[in-house]
Amino acid sequence: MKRAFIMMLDSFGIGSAHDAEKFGDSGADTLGHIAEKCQQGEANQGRGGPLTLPNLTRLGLGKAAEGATGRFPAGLDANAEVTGAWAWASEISSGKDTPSGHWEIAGVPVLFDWGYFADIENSFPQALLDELVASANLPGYLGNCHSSGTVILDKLGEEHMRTGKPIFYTSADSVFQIACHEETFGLDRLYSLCETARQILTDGGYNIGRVIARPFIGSQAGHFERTGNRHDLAVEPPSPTMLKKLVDEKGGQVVSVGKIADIYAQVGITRKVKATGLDALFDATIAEMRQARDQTIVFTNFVDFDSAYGHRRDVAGYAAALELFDRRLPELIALLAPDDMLILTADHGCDPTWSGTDHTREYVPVLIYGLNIKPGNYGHRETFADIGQTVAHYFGLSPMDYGTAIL
Ligand SMILES: O=P(O)(O)O[C@H]1O[C@H](CO)[C@@H](O)[C@H]1O
Ligand SMILES: [Mn+2]
Ligand SMILES: [Mn+2]
Repeated sequence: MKRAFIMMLDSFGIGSAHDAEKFGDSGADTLGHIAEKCQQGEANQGRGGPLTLPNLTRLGLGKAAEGATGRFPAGLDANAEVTGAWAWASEISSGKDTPSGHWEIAGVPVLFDWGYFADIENSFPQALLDELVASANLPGYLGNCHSSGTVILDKLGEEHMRTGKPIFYTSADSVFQIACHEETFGLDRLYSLCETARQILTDGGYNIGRVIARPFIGSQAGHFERTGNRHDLAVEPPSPTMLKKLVDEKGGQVVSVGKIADIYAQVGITRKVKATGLDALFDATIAEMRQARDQTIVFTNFVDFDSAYGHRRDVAGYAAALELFDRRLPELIALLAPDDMLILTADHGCDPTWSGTDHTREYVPVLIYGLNIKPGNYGHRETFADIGQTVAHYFGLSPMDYGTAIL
């Protein structure tokens, strides 16, 4: 029986990549800096002491980070016996965004440049705004700038509720984001506005990776909360991913847990399960693993690392989330049949000690575990696509155009 379980720890980078300079990220290190802050007693809110990740360390996380940076992360046990295969990978995609990272991992790097809204203020072209206002019959819009998604709610949430004007914002990513109140504006109306925006951006050749619906609740500044009803409208990957090949070539199953299906624009996904929060994502993953048959991939995106802690520059929150993940990891390992493959990786970094609120260009960990997989150091991988090639090889699929199989 062949099954692969892929756990995407969204934004869990392990050290600044060789090309980080180009992104202004030279020196960024999501894991390393979290570990340092914990060691120095500067991440004690809701948790305490050195970073404690015994199960990830046994899978080779510390060794992978050491390979990437030359330093073993503070607090992790450098002498622990490692039972997994470990490696660290560079990204060849031109961007450090979520779709690029995910697609590259599935064997399809993004070698073209996305379109970006580079201006910090008045970010969106007037023609685009006018077309959207007219098509969706809006009373106007707010925002039209770069912002953190939580900061902009404090700034404009009340005005949005009063006027019914949606909040448009972007970031260093190739995104058009729309924040609207779930109750006063309405969730379905927000989704349909996003569909309209997606259509206009695609037809207009703007080359924008994602339109993201950012629904929120609450009644006043300081108390707004984004909900789990976020929805990403991505464009389709430019060629077949290993997910799609498993479905097309083997009649296999690909189960998306969390936002995976959205990131691949539903292509190569046979079933999707939504869940909000790390524990719920874990529970859903376990339920899917229990019922997974032969020729199945269960692929989970743990978005909270990125959206709740990385972008929020919340070191203690990120550390606590990692520790929660680590505590629950044995539940996944216990479900593995002899030929199964468990892969833990990330799509980019988001160092919570870094300036700004954007992603950071980093190496990602590649931790592969299975009862029949030889533990050890599989070294530096030149592209995340080595994961896609490894999975393609494992299932006996036609080879991917990029990447070298690790096992
Ligand atoms: O600040 P929030 O809304 O979480 O935004 C983050 O999430 C978006 C998608 O990854 C990017 O724009 C990023 O900056
Ligand atoms: Mn991401
Ligand atoms: Mn992000």
